[in-house]
Amino acid sequence: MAKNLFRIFRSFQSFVSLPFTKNQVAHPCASVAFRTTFDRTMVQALASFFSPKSRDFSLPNSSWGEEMIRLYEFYNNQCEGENHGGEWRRLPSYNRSLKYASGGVYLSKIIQSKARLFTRNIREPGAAFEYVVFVSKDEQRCVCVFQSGHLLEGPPGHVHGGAIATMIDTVTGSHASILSAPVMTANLNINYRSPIPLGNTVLVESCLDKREGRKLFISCKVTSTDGSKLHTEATALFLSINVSHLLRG
Ligand SMILES: CCCCCCCC(=O)SCCNC(=O)CCNC(=O)[C@H](O)C(C)(C)COP(=O)(O)OP(=O)(O)OC[C@H]1O[C@@H](n2cnc3c(N)ncnc32)[C@H](O)[C@@H]1OP(=O)(O)O
Repeated sequence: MAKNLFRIFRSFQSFVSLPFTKNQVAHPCASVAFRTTFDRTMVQALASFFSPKSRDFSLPNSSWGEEMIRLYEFYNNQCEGENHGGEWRRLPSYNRSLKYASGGVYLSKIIQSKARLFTRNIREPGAAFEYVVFVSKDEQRCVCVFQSGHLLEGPPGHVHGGAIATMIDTVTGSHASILSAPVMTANLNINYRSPIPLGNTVLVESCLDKREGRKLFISCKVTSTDGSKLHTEATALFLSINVSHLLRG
């Protein structure tokens, strides 16, 4: 049992921004040593609420357009299989980051809140953020195929800048979490170069620029799927944190 729990905790590869109160626990971590009794207790408690049922939102659904499906298949075909090593690995995505962290286990009961991962909280497929993230084998790059839904409108017919920022934070944050979870965004700089038509599928690509101790510098660009149009450029700084940072309230 202890071995299994440790394996689960080691597999924590995701982190997300969620409001935090005394009754809420967000943000798992990857190779976090169990520094405190509280950390150990949390892992044991979380593990006790396993459920086999969970939905991975990064799999195709009926709302995905042709371009979204084409690119999903393009990268998915280059993912690791049982018989071959691939260049990419698809990241599963659940409606709480802890689900992803624990490999899809539903943990909301213990968290005792209705909090949901911001990008996965709309029930209607295709209405908001439809996306799938792939990470390269050497973990230096991530690519996200993102289809924007009608609820993300900012300027008429185009995607809201905050929604674009959310996707950039999500992709770079997922990337940073793979490299060094748990992390938090310390800084995010965004340059909007050309508007994204609502409903379009675009690519959000991140690249690790450098690591300096606890700091991860990641750059990101959003382009049209053929790469001909640059929509957005960003740089982000993530800091790895001790999980206790999230438990202070
Ligand atoms: C699955 C989907 C994934 C989605 C991921 C989403 C991620 C998020 O959105 S996280 C939510 C938004 N972010 C936050 O709320 C973070 C709030 N800020 C904090 O909690 C803290 O300021 C935190 C953790 C970033 C840094 O605090 P702390 O760990 O105490 O670091 P601190 O000691 O102040 O600084 C460490 C180093 O980082 C540097 N640093 C800290 N903040 C910044 C900053 N904003 N800009 C530049 N440098 C910074 C410091 O200068 C210091 O540098 P050095 O070591 O060279 O002197």
